[in-house]
Amino acid sequence: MIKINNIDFSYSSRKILENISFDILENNLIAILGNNGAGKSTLLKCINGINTLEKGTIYISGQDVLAMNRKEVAKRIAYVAQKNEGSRVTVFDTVLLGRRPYIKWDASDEDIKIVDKIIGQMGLEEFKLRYIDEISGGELQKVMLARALAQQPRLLLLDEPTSNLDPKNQYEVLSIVKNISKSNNIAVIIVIHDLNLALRYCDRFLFIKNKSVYSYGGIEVMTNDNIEFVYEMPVSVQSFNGVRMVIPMPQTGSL
Ligand SMILES: Nc1ncnc2c1ncn2[C@@H]1O[C@H](COP(=O)(O)OP(=O)(O)OP(=O)(O)O)[C@@H](O)[C@H]1O
Repeated sequence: MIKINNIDFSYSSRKILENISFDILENNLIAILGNNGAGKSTLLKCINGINTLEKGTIYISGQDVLAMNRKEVAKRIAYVAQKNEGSRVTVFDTVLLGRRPYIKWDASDEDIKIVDKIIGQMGLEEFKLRYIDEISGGELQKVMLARALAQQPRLLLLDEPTSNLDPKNQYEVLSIVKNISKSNNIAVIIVIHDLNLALRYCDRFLFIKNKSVYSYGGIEVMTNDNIEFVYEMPVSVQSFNGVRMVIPMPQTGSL
């Protein structure tokens, strides 16, 4: 179990998050939902220690993350940022960087095996020896996800992981993440704007509004009322062949 308790965070004196608490089961995917500027990315940065909390605690399997050093945190939490930049490093070496928390002197055969397996799972073999400043935005997004998976974390934090991907890759990448999460007991927190992708792949949904958790739960919280309140836009939540979908209903004249 991962327990986030009473997180408060401010940039300078501007409060961004207030009393954020939620629990996550080891093999669950959680969607973080909220409008632009709600504090979703800030929350991920608080959980992985980039942002220093004003108050609050984070426990993974009963262990206090805030009391750990960076290496210990990196064995438990991996993070893929919203924006990634390419550099003069190959795809293989970038993914291998995910093994850094485990490597003492040099990468072991086991590290290489893990990296090769993830590169295969993500369909990146043909790019393996390319420099990451010479691949597309979507390919780079997959490489960064592969690096995070190579870290073999207990908790994976993904900030809009599908924003640069075409529709087929969006489904493929989230399927891979879900399979790896279920088979390796990895909790995943995903900041995502596509409510239908969230509905398809996530187990639970956390809405942030006015700095706090507005609602958190399973599919039962994905209601017209909650979505309309949080995003300030009319929607229609409907079921097609048993699959729940959110259809935006912008008011006539507003487009
Ligand atoms: N480094 C920073 N310094 C000061 N303010 C910041 C910083 N980063 C973000 N903010 C502000 O904090 C608030 C929350 O930003 P955050 O990036 O967490 O929102 P978000 O919910 O992820 O938004 P989006 O959906 O647009 O990505 C915003 O008002 C933003 O302008």
